[in-house]
Amino acid sequence: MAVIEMRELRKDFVVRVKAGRVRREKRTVAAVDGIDLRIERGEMVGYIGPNGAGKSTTLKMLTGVLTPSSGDVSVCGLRPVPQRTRLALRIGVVFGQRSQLWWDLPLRESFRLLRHIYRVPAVEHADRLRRCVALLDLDGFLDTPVRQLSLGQRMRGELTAALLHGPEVLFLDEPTIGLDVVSKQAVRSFLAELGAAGDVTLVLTTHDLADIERLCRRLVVIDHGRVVHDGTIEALHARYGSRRRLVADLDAPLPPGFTVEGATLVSLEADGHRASFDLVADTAGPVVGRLAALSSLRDLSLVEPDIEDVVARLYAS
Ligand SMILES: Nc1ncnc2c1ncn2[C@@H]1O[C@H](COP(=O)(O)OP(=O)(O)OP(=O)(O)O)[C@@H](O)[C@H]1O
Repeated sequence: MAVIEMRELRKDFVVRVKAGRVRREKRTVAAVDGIDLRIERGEMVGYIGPNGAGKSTTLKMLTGVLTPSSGDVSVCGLRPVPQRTRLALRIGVVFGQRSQLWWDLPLRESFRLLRHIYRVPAVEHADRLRRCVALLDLDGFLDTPVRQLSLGQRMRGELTAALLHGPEVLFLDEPTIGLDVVSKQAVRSFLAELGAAGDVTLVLTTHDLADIERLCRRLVVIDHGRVVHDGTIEALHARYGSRRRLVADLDAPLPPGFTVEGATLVSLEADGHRASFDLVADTAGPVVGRLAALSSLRDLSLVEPDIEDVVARLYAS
């Protein structure tokens, strides 16, 4: 059985909107508009979409915070809202904007309290904590009150807090938002390691697509509450015809009207000395060969297609 299953899942919100100078009328917003998804044990899934697409609303229904308007949802074989307490023992949640740590207590004390709340055996707890401390480099601030931690330090603390009871599924809402480069790297490496071990299922929402590229084999894109793509990043590139780009710096300018099989010239700069091609073929070999025969090559670079561009096109379509 899938660890996470959504069938025709919907969430409508009734909002009041201005309709004239004083009059307000009710309108229904379909925040999640019929989502069908199955996520298997050990998958790492990026759940992305533009602002207001319905990502947080989905996560809230998966974690038992919001009741669906209709449809079915199950996580670890449980129904999130009616079985919320049992579910809490099986999942970990990190929502960037909300903390599960005690503001005035040192990080270490928050972890100790969580052990009691979740009734984790002392040895298990100590083992997991030791691993998190090592991988997330927590040593320097375990005794610092949470209110004094930097955002990056706190996020590393939040991740630890979410994992100490050994959850099967980890839900992360914008885990790297606002973090500096070093903390981002630490969080990503940690999650990658967690994913590689294969026993935790991870669902991640983010606006930082580097998170997804680094961590997720599967990418689910939603827009207006519906799934618009479900597959690998490669499948997304293939669907949108993304091309690798070859940039060549040449000793002599490229002759006018130059064409080559397997590539399309897209720009010519530096008085014809720098040529950029979109690679249509799988390999750059023949194109490079032609260029080398034409003029001596000073430099060459291959630029992989940018996922930001592809996703922007997907959102716009
Ligand atoms: N409590 C609420 N009451 C009314 N409307 C809501 C509520 N929560 C969300 N919405 C609306 O539902 C839609 C989906 O919102 P949601 O927060 O799930 O999007 P999101 O994809 O997480 O966006 P973001 O990337 O901006 O966080 C939006 O139109 C939002 O305004």
